[in-house]
Amino acid sequence: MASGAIVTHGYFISLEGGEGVGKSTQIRLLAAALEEKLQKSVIATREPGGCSGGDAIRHLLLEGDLHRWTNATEALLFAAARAEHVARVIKPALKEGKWVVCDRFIDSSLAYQGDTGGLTQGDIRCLHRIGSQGILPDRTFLLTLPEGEGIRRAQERDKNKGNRFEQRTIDYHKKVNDSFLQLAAKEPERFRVIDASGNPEEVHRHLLDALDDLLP
Ligand SMILES: Nc1ncnc2c1ncn2[C@@H]1O[C@H](COP(=O)(O)OP(=O)(O)OP(=O)(O)O)[C@@H](O)[C@H]1O
Ligand SMILES: Cc1cn([C@H]2C[C@H](O)[C@@H](COP(=O)(O)O)O2)c(=O)[nH]c1=O
Repeated sequence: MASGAIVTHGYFISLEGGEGVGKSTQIRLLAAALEEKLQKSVIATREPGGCSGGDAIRHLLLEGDLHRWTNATEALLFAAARAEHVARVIKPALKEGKWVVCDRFIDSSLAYQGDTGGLTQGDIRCLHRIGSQGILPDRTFLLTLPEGEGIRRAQERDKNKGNRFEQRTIDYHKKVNDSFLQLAAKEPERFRVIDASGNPEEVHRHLLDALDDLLP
């Protein structure tokens, strides 16, 4: 590389957590704050979705009867949506030196279809290796709330007409939350657990503090 060349590389950040913990709200605040700090555009995206193929699969996954798909089919559909998203949006953006902030990624599959749905972590990671070359975020924020608070907020937001996942039992959501905490404990170098019970601005400040080491 020519001497004096300025290297600007982007980071891949994911936000995880159960239903209604404030991920979408925080993605918006974080992307705006990063654009201001970095003085360049930031890709704010979500899973499932983020590109036309991913959005088409999102409709299949979130709409319709509660028992529309088996857990294995769901795992395959999430992995397929992720493969499209990684190939068409995430990797190209990182290659261009952009930051990517993503609402949910592989850890959601590990928690929902893996630990809670019954597939092994190895099964989910295998699908991720095939579909998305096993790419992992540089930093993952796990947003946490007291038990039941997130789903209560989501139901209020959606007037009790939530997607196929929101309609599942309290016990299901508790297992998902426990799984996220276990995933974070196993990978402390990638995860930061963020208390999401303050107001949106307070939670946003916690996120920025926990990103300080990656910022220029
Ligand atoms: N810090 C907060 N305090 C109180 N309410 C909040 C806070 N952050 C977000 N909300 C509200 O809670 C609801 C859920 O927030 P949001 O949609 O950001 O969560 P989410 O994690 O993206 O949800 P989902 O997992 O269902 O996509 C929204 O109505 C939002 O306005
Ligand atoms: C990526 C991913 C998501 N899910 C579930 C979790 C949520 O209930 C929905 C997505 O809805 P949101 O309002 O956009 O959060 O899908 C999952 O089970 N597995 C996954 O990999």
